[in-house]
Amino acid sequence: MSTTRGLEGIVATTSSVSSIIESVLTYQGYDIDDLADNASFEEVIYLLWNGRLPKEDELSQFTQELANHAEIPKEIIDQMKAYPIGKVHPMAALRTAISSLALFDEQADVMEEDANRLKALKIQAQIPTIVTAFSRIREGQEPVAPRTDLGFAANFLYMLTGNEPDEIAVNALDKALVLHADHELNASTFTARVCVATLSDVYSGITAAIGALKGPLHGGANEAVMKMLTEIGDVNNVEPYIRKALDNKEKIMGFGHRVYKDGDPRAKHLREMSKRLTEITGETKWYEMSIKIDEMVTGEKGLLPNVDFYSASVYHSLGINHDLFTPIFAVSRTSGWLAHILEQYDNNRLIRPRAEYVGPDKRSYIPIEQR
Ligand SMILES: CC(=O)SCCNC(=O)CCNC(=O)[C@H](O)C(C)(C)COP(=O)(O)OP(=O)(O)OC[C@H]1O[C@@H](n2cnc3c(N)ncnc32)[C@H](O)[C@@H]1OP(=O)(O)O
Ligand SMILES: O=C([O-])CC(=O)C(=O)O
Repeated sequence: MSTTRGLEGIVATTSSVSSIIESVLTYQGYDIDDLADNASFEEVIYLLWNGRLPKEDELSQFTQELANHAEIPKEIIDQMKAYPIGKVHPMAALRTAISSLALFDEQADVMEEDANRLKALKIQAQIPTIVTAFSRIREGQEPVAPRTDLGFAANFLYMLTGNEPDEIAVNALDKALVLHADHELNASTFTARVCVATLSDVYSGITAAIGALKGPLHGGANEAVMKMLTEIGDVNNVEPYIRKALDNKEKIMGFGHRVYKDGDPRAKHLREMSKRLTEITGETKWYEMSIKIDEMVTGEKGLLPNVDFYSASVYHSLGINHDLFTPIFAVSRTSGWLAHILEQYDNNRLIRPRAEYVGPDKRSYIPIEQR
């Protein structure tokens, strides 16, 4: 038996949801550059779940259905109020709340396609409500109920702040959601597929995926990037900070990628957004620091920024708390996880690889008094 550490380069399934071929990312055949410039997040969800772009009436119906399903059971809000506020990371809260949602869905274990599609719609609709409700609860505020007359990104920002957001913020968040929606067989999507390939339910798949996304080598990197930017604090501190980190062989968060070696096609969109948004807020230092870090890490290590690097200064510029960055990633990636879960059910086989044994040779049990 031979092993490949971290399954690098192993093709573990077929999928028509998204592809990365020669560093070009497509969702169902549409280039991410094209979608980032033209599509709304609702359109992208529809595309990922149906394999084609919606017509006008289909999109408005789908957008309305999402808005109509956005309320979460009161019991989930009450549960979140009982979480140990101050000690709980919002990703942990989200993981628990999504798992709890299953308890209030009588169809949770019904494995028919229509029931699974309805669960997908409900989970996608409710995940922003959970993230924003928890954010408010921990700040001692009441959650803001979703509105049925706002689009997905606008509703998120409205529920977060209680105020109707401006168009610039809505468009920026919408674009970030489009850019994060799916990414072939990344760690959290693989986790979701492994989970549901046992014929476990959709909620279990999403709960497992949230757990995988939380780690700093994956979705958790966007918060870690902001921590680094905050520690650096000023563009003049970039050089000594990064030099020390590189000399100590520390990982610079937001750089490197398992698949892209010539750069992540999503990063340029986020870099541009970071530039524009920091100009609007007047806090250009976040962009300037990011650019300087990028130049140093790329120049010295040949490592390029991934999706998490510039998204940090984008979300910060939108006034979002730093520990909500990864939950926002989850809000978007749920669309991709759900597409992969539905695809897995459609042509399922248990996912069960092998391990090469490297433990002790065969030995005999020694009674406890003789050890
Ligand atoms: C949405 C996403 O998940 S995008 C990725 C988000 N994660 C991050 O930004 C965290 C920082 N980056 C990393 O840890 C890695 O680049 C990963 C996990 C993304 C990809 O990892 P892998 O393909 O497994 O590369 P691996 O971790 O084996 O690194 C290979 C070499 O490059 C180095 N390296 C990789 N990334 C970085 C980095 N960000 N900073 C410094 N060195 C790095 C490693 O130290 C290693 O060096 P070595 O061979 O001298 O030991
Ligand atoms: O594909 C990966 O390994 C990580 C990534 O960029 C993503 O999930 O968006």
